[in-house]
Amino acid sequence: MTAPFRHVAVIGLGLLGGSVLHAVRANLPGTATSGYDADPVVRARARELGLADTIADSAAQAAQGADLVVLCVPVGAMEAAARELAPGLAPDCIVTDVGSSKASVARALAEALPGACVIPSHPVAGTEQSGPDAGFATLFRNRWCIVTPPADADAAAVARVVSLWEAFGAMVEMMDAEHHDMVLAVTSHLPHLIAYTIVGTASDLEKVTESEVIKFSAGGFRDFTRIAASDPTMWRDVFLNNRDAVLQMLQRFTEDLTELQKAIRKGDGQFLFDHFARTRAIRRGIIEMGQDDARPDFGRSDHNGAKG
Ligand SMILES: NC(=O)C1=CN([C@@H]2O[C@H](COP(=O)(O)OP(=O)(O)OC[C@H]3O[C@@H](n4cnc5c(N)ncnc54)[C@H](O)[C@@H]3O)[C@@H](O)[C@H]2O)C=CC1
Ligand SMILES: O=C(O)C(=O)Cc1ccc(O)cc1
Repeated sequence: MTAPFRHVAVIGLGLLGGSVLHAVRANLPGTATSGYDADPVVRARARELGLADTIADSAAQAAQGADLVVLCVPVGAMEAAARELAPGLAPDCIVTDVGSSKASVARALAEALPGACVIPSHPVAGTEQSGPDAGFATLFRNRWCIVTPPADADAAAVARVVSLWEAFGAMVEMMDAEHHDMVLAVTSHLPHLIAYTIVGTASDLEKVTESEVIKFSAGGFRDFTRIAASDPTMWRDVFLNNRDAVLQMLQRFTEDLTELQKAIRKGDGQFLFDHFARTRAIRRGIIEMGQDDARPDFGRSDHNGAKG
């Protein structure tokens, strides 16, 4: 396979930016890389780790000579990062991003980079870790990557972005940004919000029950604490940027929770049983589709143990 790009520049050198750079090295030998992060401590660490061929001291410098720029910053920082790199952007360079929400990012990038070829992406792959040490080459393997091209996108540019993610081992699906935001609100954003809530609630209760919450924390609670350890800046930005879809899904969730609450109060065992049987079937369906990332070998045979 011929490499889809000659030179990939990555802005934001945390979990996602580091993983993109590792994946380029592992899967696209001969492709040049450059990187930039707004945090000088992260830049210094990226140099120590040798994350890219060059770690630049400005976004514009990192973008110079690149035919692909991948923005890997929190969604609330996409616009500022794009404005900073703009002076270094070659006219034929394609810009993509990895942001967890898409409609507001697409608008921000179109505004910051008028006339540029912007093809947004969202690799649905990550961990609760962050920072330049957290990335690994196999993060995207056997994972979905959702590409959300604007309606008038250049087909050849879309195909090149798709082949980048496929070279990293991802499975690509295309949809519009609004649909993406609705789907991810329920499959990813709401679960994170619930984890943040339950861990906060349990911690408040701990003040009453002393150390019992930790002592008796069974599997379920432990799983929530992993998710609730995710990066606060990143998730603050996701909720502020996908506000409408999250609020819509949260409304629906609250209604369904109230139904379960009512069934418990009324002693309606049949309602509870039927509901739990339905959700068990959903989980089993996920496993049959081969998307069970609880399996220890799932798509990450050689990573550095970032995900617990
Ligand atoms: N963490 C995860 O599991 C996943 C995250 N994403 C998305 O990937 C993006 C990055 O997330 P992570 O890599 O996890 O975060 P991270 O916190 O590990 O890395 C983000 C980096 O961006 C840098 N940064 C912030 N503003 C900047 C700016 N204006 N210019 C240059 N650098 C800047 C920060 O200093 C930081 O080093 C976010 O948009 C997030 O929604 C997507 C899929 C999974
Ligand atoms: O660690 C987990 O369980 C995740 O859910 C990772 C993740 C976080 C954000 C995304 O946009 C995609 C994947």
